[in-house]
Parts: sequence; structure tokens; C-alpha cells
Amino acid sequence: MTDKTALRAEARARRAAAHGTVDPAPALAQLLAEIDATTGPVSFFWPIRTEIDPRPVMEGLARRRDVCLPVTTGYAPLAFRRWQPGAAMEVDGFGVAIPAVDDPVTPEVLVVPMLAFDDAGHRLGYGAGHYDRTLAKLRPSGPVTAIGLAYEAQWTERLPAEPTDQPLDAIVTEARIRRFGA
Ligand SMILES: Nc1nc2c(c(=O)[nH]1)N(C=O)[C@@H](CNc1ccc(C(=O)N[C@@H](CCC(=O)O)C(=O)O)cc1)CN2
Ligand SMILES: Nc1ncnc2c1ncn2[C@@H]1O[C@H](COP(=O)(O)OP(=O)(O)OP(=O)(O)O)[C@@H](O)[C@H]1O
Repeated sequence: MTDKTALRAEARARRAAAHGTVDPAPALAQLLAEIDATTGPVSFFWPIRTEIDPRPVMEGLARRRDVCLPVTTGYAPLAFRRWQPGAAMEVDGFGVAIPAVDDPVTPEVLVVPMLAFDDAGHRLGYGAGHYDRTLAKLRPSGPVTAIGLAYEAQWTERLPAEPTDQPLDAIVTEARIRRFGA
């Protein structure tokens, strides 16, 4: 755990240094275009601090597809609310903006924020396990594609793996798209 705390601090600093210097959003748009026609709703995230801003991609996709944003309730799996351009927003207890209207959506593709990642597709988040629990809940009911979004500078040689870690299907950075599994 201490291990992960130090990794998080270091990864936050690397994310902050990369922020604004490069943009992984075009690569995300490219990957989403490939899986565009075949899948259901796509969840994005509304960035805080020096997280990557996926909102231009979300806006573009919202014209063709259902898109949604995560809503956090304690340690329960994340819920998702439909988002449309111009939707009224409110700020939750984490300081994250969420759609003010609760129109529940179950995503089939999830764009996931991260602090760090490695070549095995392991992800380091803020440590609450929100996305791990959410993917664990969604995956038994149908196909789910989890796409990690990061700056290449967030690459880490090796992250400690936990039994509850949910694998990512792809990781997108400004430099490349890494695909894992089938
Ligand atoms: N933009 C965004 N929305 C999200 C997440 C996320 O990681 N990013 N979440 C993902 O689970 C859920 C919310 N969980 C959150 C958990 C912790 C913190 C937080 O403030 N963490 C650190 C600071 C993070 C940083 O600046 O690097 C803290 O506790 O200080 C925010 C959201 C759902 N929505
Ligand atoms: N499916 C699950 N059921 C119960 N607890 C879980 C589950 N998934 C993760 N957890 C717990 O959540 C905690 C945080 O996990 P971890 O450190 O992997 O979070 P993270 O992936 O870095 O953060 P986040 O997903 O919030 O961005 C751990 O204590 C882990 O045991």
C-alpha cells in the first residue's frame, strides 16, 4: 500500500508535467471510431486538476452515440448518467462535475482515467477501486471494453498487481494505442 502511495505521488507529478504539452484525445477518437458501430453507450470522465480532457471527443461522439459520465456513491460501483452537449451539470462531493439530471445509462465502453499504467495493462487509479468494482459488476452481464487514457509520461515499468484489478482492453496515449487480450 505504501508502495502504491509513493507511486501515486510520483505519477501525479509526471501527469502534471505532461499536462497541456501533448494531447491524447485524437488517438482516443481514432480508437473509438474503430469500435463505433458495434457497441452501446460510451462513458467518459469530466476532468479534474491535470487529468486529460476527453470532452472534445465526448462532444463529437454524442452526436452519434449515447455517452455518459460516472457518478460516485460511496464505495458502490459507479453509476452513469446520460450526458448531452449543453447538459446542466452539478459538482459532486469529490469536486467532479456530473449531469444534474439522472438519466441512468449502462456503458459498454468505458474511458477510464489513470495515474499510471504498465505494459501488462495494469492501471493505477486514485485508490478507491471505483473502476475495478464497476468493471467487475458490468463484465458478467455482457461485453465491456475498458480504455485507459493517459499521457505517455504516465508509463511505469511495472505496477503492483492486486487480485481485484480489472484488466484494461486498451491504453491510449498521445504516442500510441496499446491493445491487450483478445
Ligand atoms: N474526472 C474523474 N472523474 C471520476 C473519477 C476520476 O478518477 N476522475 N473517478 C475514479 O474513480 C470517480 C470519482 N472518484 C474520485 C476519487 C478520488 C478523487 C480525488 O480527488 N483524488 C485525489 C486527487 C487526485 C489527483 O489530483 O491526482 C485526492 O484524494 O486528493 C476524485 C474522484 C468517478 N469520477
Ligand atoms: N471488486 C471489488 N470488490 C471489493 N473491493 C474491491 C474491488 N475492486 C477493488 N477493490 C478494493 O478497492 C481498493 C482500491 O483498489 P486499487 O488500489 O486497485 O484502486 P485504484 O484502481 O488505484 O483506484 P480507482 O479504481 O478508484 O481509480 C482496494 O482495497 C481493493 O481491495
